[in-house]
Amino acid sequence: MVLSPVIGKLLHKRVVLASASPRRREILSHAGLRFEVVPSRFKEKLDKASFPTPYAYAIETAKQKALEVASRMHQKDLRAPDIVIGADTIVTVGGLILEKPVDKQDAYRMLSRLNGKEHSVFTGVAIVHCCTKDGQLDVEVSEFHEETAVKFSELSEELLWEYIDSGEPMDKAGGYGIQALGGMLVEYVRGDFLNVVGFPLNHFCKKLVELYYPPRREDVQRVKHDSIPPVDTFENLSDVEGGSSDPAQGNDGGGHGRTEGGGDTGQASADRRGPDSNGTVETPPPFPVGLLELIDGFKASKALFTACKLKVFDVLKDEAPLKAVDVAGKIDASVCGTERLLDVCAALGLLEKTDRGYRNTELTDLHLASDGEYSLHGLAMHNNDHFWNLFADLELAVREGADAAFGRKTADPVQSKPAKLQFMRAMHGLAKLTAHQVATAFDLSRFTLACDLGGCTGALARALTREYPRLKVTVFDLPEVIEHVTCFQPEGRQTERISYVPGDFFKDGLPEADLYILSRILHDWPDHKVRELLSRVSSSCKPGGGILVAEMVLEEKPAARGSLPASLNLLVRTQGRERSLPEYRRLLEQHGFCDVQLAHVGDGLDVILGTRASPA
Ligand SMILES: C[S@@+](CC[C@H](N)C(=O)[O-])C[C@H]1O[C@@H](n2cnc3c(N)ncnc32)[C@H](O)[C@@H]1O
Repeated sequence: MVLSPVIGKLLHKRVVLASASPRRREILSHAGLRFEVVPSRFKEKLDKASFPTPYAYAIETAKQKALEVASRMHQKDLRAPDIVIGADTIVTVGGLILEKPVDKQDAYRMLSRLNGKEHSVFTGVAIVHCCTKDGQLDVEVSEFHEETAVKFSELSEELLWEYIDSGEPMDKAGGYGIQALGGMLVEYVRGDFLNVVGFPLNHFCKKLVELYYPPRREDVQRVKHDSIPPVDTFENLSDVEGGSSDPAQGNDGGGHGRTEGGGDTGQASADRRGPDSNGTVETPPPFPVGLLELIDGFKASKALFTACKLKVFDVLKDEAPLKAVDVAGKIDASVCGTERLLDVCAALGLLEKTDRGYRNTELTDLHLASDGEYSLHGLAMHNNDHFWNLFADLELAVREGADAAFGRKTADPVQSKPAKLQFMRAMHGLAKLTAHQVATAFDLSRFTLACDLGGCTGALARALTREYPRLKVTVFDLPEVIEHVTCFQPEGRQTERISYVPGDFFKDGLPEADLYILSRILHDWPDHKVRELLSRVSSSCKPGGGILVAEMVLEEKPAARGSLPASLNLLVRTQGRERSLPEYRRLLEQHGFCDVQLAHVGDGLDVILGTRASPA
């Protein structure tokens, strides 16, 4: 999602960040910018004394970093990126420039200088626009700086050393990182906080507005005349004249032109018109970045799925960067196809690309390699192999409704053994991420024997036994699922307090328990099946016993974005649906449960606890 339209202006360009700083990368990617990372090799050894101000030094360093990357990329590919962004952050105190400490003593010297005082953090930023003419690199540089004042509290020697020993100061300008432990040293910040983190995002966006949306000549004249300050915020782009303002290309072309007039004259977009006898030229509406992202969204998902399927993220896990040709060899694919896929993954922020090759990001290592503890590889594969095809029939499912779509389905592909394992992997990945939250949403310490109905791989059961030392848990699931649970136990270990019982919760007797759990079960079923299941649970549960339901509960306000795809999942795949709290409350109360409480545990999951009432 791109909130600032001016960031959207860069979406169709090849943008490179000439910095290895994970913090800059994070700030820019959170802003919706798509870019590659190519750390600069420029040696930061400019003579500080030769600059009139500290920020002039930071700007020049940023510029040299970006230029080095632009010219290296141009030499290598004979094609430079469209834009290279360079940045340099320095800390100044009492006229002295502090960069990154070289060792612990240096960090101590820096932090002692900052102790109890206010200092300035400057970031110089250079935006290098590149174009290649007759094989020659041509650049235009825009630059700016941002200053933020930061005050440290009076800190004891002990605290300073404790902080230094944490290792955090070593790669940070001034020897501290405000976004992590270093935040505890800071009494106040005056100015842009992100500038202290490493990148002045707000000023960057304003600069882009200046570059991509310069005011119209007539507006400038009128502003001068009326003495009204020019618009300088990037939030209000629809008030700014667009047109052929792209410095790199001169004209946006391809119908991607920008916003219409109006500005502070208060004219609305309704004033847009086509060419008429007065020669008024049609101005296109604002470029709908978010909409285009949605239109193209399936391609991004498919690229991720394909990279998972080809085990790209496994090949790159914990490895030094690999070139496309090496990855292609390892995944047995064409070099040109692999290179394109890797570039797309880099643009989606799933890989880092440097001149040494491609490597996983931390998030990719954690979630997209297939063997990680919190891997979502199985979920991606289940979406690729199962939901992808089902969603191809979405139109039909919408036309016919869930019942017809469900009845028309041929053999459930989830029944084959590999597909069953894949389904379990998908469930396991998700359940591991939410199990602790579900287990702790309410205090369950009064229960001694829980039964997790449809408990699948036992991920929630493990979180429950970890949390409640007295609790035993029976995982109850279909025989073909229980058959494979050992594949999901850490090092094949059985936890003594967890037992696995095969069975069908619609046909077989339910295991004895004082707490019945239904996590992501009820939404799979239509109302009459939910009633049938709840009445079986209700008959097995003694008065005072509990029922714990984990589901995405629909709210009265418009549905949260995350619940929408889930609701369509249910339409194409099952006869089930998501339900609201009043619906769950009614269902539970009708089946003899009282004192129904809800806890939002975040990430689109809610937990409901009810208590079995004594029969009247
Ligand atoms: C959507 S998964 C939820 C898994 C797990 N509870 C969770 O929260 O991740 C549904 C589970 O219910 C199981 N299941 C479906 N029908 C069942 C039935 N009739 N009897 C027992 N288990 C069933 C499936 O095998 C699957 O493990």
